[in-house]
Amino acid sequence: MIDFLQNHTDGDRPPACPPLDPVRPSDVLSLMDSRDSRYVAVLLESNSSYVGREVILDLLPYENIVVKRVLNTDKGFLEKLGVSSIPSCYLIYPNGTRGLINIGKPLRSFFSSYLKSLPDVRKKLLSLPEKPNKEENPEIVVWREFDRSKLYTADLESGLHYLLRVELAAHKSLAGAELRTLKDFVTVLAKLFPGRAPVKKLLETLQEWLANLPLDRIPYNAVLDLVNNKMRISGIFLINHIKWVGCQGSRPEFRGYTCSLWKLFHTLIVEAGTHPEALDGTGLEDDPQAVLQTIRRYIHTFFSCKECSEHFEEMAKESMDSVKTADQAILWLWKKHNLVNNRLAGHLSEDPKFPKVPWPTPDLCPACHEEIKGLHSWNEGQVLLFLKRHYSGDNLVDAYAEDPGDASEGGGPPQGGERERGLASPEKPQGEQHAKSLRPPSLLPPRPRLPDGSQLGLDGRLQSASGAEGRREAEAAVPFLGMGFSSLDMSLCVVLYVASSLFLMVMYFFFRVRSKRWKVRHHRPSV
Ligand SMILES: Cc1cc2nc3c(=O)[nH]c(=O)nc-3n(C[C@H](O)[C@H](O)[C@H](O)COP(=O)(O)OP(=O)(O)OC[C@H]3O[C@@H](n4cnc5c(N)ncnc54)[C@H](O)[C@@H]3O)c2cc1C
Repeated sequence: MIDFLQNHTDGDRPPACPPLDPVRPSDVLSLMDSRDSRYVAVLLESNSSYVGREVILDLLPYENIVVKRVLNTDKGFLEKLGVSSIPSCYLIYPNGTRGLINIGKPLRSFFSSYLKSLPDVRKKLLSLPEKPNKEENPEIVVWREFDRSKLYTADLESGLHYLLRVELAAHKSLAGAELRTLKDFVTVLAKLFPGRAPVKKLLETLQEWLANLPLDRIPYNAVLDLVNNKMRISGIFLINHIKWVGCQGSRPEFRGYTCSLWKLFHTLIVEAGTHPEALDGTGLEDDPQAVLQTIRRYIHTFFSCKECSEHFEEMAKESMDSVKTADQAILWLWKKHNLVNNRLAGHLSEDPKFPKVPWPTPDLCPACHEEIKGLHSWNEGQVLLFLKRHYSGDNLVDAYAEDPGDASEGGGPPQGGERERGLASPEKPQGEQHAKSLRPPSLLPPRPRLPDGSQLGLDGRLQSASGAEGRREAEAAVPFLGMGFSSLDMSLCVVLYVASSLFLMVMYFFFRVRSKRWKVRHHRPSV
């Protein structure tokens, strides 16, 4: 294609065809002196190399960056830039700083991926919404520094909090297929969630309670009571507000819950692959598709982004049945996630600070990327190893995670998203935060409040289903008579009361009939 484009004579060149010819070293030197508001990437390469032209074409749909190529004919120039091998990429930043970029392998995919991941480099859009003026938008989002190669406990726990207290709350009561899906999903969580002990204990308690329920319909409030630890079972804790770290967005409407959900799904599927014995005795063992299918049913039944669940269902229908091993299940989810990334690149929901590029990027996993005959290809063996490392419990970092302290009293009703959204005092002292989350339910405000649009990542779409209705549901979940009885406890009391009255009546009639018969037999005149 490059040859074809370059062989065009100037007269009939397509109007949007980018200049692919090399520039002169002197042009680059003058670029260094003149400030450009964009990044300028200069690929230094030999005459026969296509890398520079390929990277120019790769970056063509992106804005805030221009790519140029220079041939390695002027040795003095190469020395001046510090180039010791070619191809190399010299980057001039918008603020004037410059230098050679450091990448794992000098391949087209590595250069392109690096450049696409630069802050503010994003796909061109036909129209961009106006960025809200900071003065009009008083939200101050406190940025938490994090390492992209790590998983954060705070993200997984915030995601679980949102899933259990907000997303599920859209379902007033659960029965039939919905209840079965919830039971299986909670079983998968209880057995495979690699996080902290108090959270695992909460999930295990929820799972045992669901598994032993004699009812075929349960009110959501009963689930909420358990998640809020109304019974004060010791050692149980789940934070009751959102705190994104690796899932932070540069603006409140970006990333957040959906990001944490992806991370949770990858973590569960990797854990199932690396610790298959964890599912023994659950009915989900020995089936390589079991966890994937459970995730699929969760997305189909409960995920509050309906558009997302439809897309996911299409992908599942197409190829989930072809998964035959636990490793294939891990790779299936990875591939489909990349398909979603690809579809959403340049979409309005894309956070410019976290552009959607094929993942893992070359800086995270150089061995995952290869080139075959000049075309990028994945080394799936390496990708699998990487996924197993990245999504393992050992890669979980507790930085920023709330201290469960005395877990017996933790995890009360949600406290709203004030701290996350910086609406109140953005960074309260640690002690104060803990005191708030560890207060016993009786001291908490009487009407629990769910977070308002707590960084859902998909704007209004996620809020639509679970937002208002969910909030109403959760608000209804106040203890009966202020004594800590849940609605399920009360219904069980009524059932027991009726059952014992019936039993007493049956016993009464039984003994009456028996005593009558006895009297008749003893008063009968003997023959
Ligand atoms: C099941 C599902 C379906 C969705 N479908 C849609 C949709 O149809 N339309 C829509 O607008 N939004 C959809 N979303 C939301 C969308 O995928 C993103 O979650 C959202 O745009 C936020 O993106 P993000 O930058 O946080 O990265 P995300 O895509 O959310 O990824 C989160 C993190 O996972 C890691 N990661 C990235 N790619 C991979 C991969 N291939 N394998 C393993 N880990 C990876 C990275 O660390 C990344 O930061 C869906 C979300 C889910 C959970």
